[in-house]
Amino acid sequence: TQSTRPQRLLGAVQKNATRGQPHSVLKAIDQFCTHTEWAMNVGDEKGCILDSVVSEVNPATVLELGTYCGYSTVRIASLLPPHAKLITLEFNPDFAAIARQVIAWAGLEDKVQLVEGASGDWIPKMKEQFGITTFDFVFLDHWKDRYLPDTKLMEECGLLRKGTVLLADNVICPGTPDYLEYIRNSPRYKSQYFKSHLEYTKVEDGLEKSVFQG
Ligand SMILES: Cc1ncnc2c1ncn2[C@@H]1O[C@H](/C=C/CNC(=O)c2cc(-c3ccc(F)cc3)cc(O)c2O)C[C@H]1O
Ligand SMILES: [Mg+2]
Repeated sequence: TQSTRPQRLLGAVQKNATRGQPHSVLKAIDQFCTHTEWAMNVGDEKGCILDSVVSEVNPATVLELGTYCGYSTVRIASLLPPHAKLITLEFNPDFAAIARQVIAWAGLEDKVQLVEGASGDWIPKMKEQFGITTFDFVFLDHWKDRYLPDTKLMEECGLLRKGTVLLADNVICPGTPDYLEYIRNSPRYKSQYFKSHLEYTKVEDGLEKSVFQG
């Protein structure tokens, strides 16, 4: 039977990366996606911007929307302080199964809680299920038409506090026009666009960093 792209990506990690070394996992995925098969990971160019924002925030609580194969999960978790928690939501069970193995190969399973399910269902349950009061940092990288509704849902559920940083992937390609329009015009956010390129290509893309004003 045919393997899937995430299965082939996991194979490249298991073949080329060293267990317990997150950096080698990221390198193996980026090489696979550059030389063998494109995949929708945030990639190394936008990944460096992600790294700098995560390091600046130094978050104790992180929410990631859209795990996929776990590339950005590994990237973020590898920068977190010892007792920080990263909750990542993924509703495709096949992707979740691959991501768990990628995260484990990197040795970061203690920092990461991968929750299988839809963001719209789980965001309202964050407080009761995981004892979260607010998130310090949110990485949006799931279906692009879910960025806006989920941001509004996080506001309504009181999961954002003064200073919470939202970082959104793909605001140019594939694009998230309704999210950008809202976040850039809302007095409740201070936004900044980081110009970059679509992973593994020369196509323009970028990240939008938005700080919740409370
Ligand atoms: C609502 C919800 N809840 C939980 N998980 C959710 C969810 N919506 C999607 N997910 C999960 O996140 C992942 C989805 C991510 C969506 N990302 C994309 O569609 C995406 C697409 C491209 C892209 C750009 C140019 C091209 F020509 C082709 C593709 C690039 C990217 O960086 C992307 O993130 C996997 C999915 O199961
Ligand atoms: Mg993306």
